[in-house]
Amino acid sequence: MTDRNQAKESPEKKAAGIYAASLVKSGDAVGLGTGSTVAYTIKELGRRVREENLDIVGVVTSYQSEAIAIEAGVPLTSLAETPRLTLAIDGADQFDENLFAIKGGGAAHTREKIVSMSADRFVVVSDPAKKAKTLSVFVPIEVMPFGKELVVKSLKELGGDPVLRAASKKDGPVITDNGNFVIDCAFGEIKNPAALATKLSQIPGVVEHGIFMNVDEVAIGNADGTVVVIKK
Ligand SMILES: O=C(CO)[C@H](O)[C@H](O)COP(=O)(O)O
Repeated sequence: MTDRNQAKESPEKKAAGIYAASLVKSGDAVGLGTGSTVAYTIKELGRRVREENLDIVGVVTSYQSEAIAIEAGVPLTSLAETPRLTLAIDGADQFDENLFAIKGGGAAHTREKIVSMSADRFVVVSDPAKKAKTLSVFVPIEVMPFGKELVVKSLKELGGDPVLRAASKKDGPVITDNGNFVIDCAFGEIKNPAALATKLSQIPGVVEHGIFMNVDEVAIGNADGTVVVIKK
């Protein structure tokens, strides 16, 4: 079957994704994030499993990553079976100099946060465009449909500009893998991501927001195949 959902090839994302796969060793339990960058990691891990007898298990964060991992031949497990992961690898929508990150462009940030917080080490894979002095992209917020109105009101009171994310190939809102809505909320420049994260978590109906404060390192791929690693 032709995959019409295939993302455009990106040499920067590929360099970062393949580099991150080289960090994985036999015996590791690896959290596998979601998105076009970490897709390169998952495929490379599959190659290493097949060609280098790499002995690993992965925990996926979305149906999309599950499909890629199965196709690539990466053995999968669950957090129920393997609650502690050696390493988690994932993409991001933006990150700053303190390695605070915003994630959830693929609406998978709730599972991504659970999986990355279950790991001893969290590596973000990125292209250079995601690096920012101050976080400023919209913050994806997964919301229980029942609580949408209260969440929208509360986000406006925090100075945000919330928009319910619409699906691109379906009428109506995006429904996450957990059966919820996503609200994308612009806050302009986020001077204090930790304070905003606390306020967002306190709103009833918010399942999880996309501000991540647990990134240990970011691998930034370049078009020439080189990778720059920034560590906390
Ligand atoms: O947070 C995410 C999914 O929820 C992705 O990791 C993020 O959107 C980056 O995606 P990509 O690697 O395709 O640029």
